Amino acid sequence: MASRDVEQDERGAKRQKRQNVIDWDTYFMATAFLARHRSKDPDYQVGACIINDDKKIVGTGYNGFPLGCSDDEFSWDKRTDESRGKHDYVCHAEMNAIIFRNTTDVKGCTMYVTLFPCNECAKIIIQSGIKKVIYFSDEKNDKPEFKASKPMFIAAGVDIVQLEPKKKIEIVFSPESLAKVPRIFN
Ligand SMILES: O=c1ccn([C@H]2C[C@H](O)[C@@H](COP(=O)(O)O)O2)c(=O)[nH]1
Ligand SMILES: [Zn+2]
Repeated sequence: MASRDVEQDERGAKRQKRQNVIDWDTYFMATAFLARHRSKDPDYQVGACIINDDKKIVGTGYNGFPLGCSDDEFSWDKRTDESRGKHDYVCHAEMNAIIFRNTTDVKGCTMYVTLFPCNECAKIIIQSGIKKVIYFSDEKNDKPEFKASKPMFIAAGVDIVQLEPKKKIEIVFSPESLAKVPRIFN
């Protein structure tokens, strides 16, 4: 065992530190996955997380209606032949993460997003100066509004990488765990 794997507790006893911590990519993608739990879209939820060069989170977002546009007034109806339904109103996760950033700008940052961005988001990502997009799924890539994203990202020099998940992430957070937060043993 390497000496750097051993830490001392307050009493001086040597304890082996946890080895199996999640890597940064998993951590930030999991943050994007958590953000999507805030979405009220009944059909599809997207989450995004932006980080800077220091690996600090500078913005998160999920798909939802604009500020002041209540879900009680505006409908989450799907697109029909007559109407674009929710698509007239919904702000995409990527846009919300960029607009609600907690820094002056997101130049040079990386965005983690649960779904490969649509063409409208691709445009906003490019204009914001984000330099890398790490996405989880590209399950909607056969839809027309997703086809232009890749060529635009390539032309603009934005790296696009699909995350290769290393392990299943489950977060235990329940009323039962109030009394004792479950320890992570692996
Ligand atoms: O880049 C994207 C693309 C889509 N979204 C949001 C917009 C909608 O709320 C859902 C997709 O709904 P469907 O009924 O599956 O079309 O996802 C996004 O946030 N970012
Ligand atoms: Zn979009």
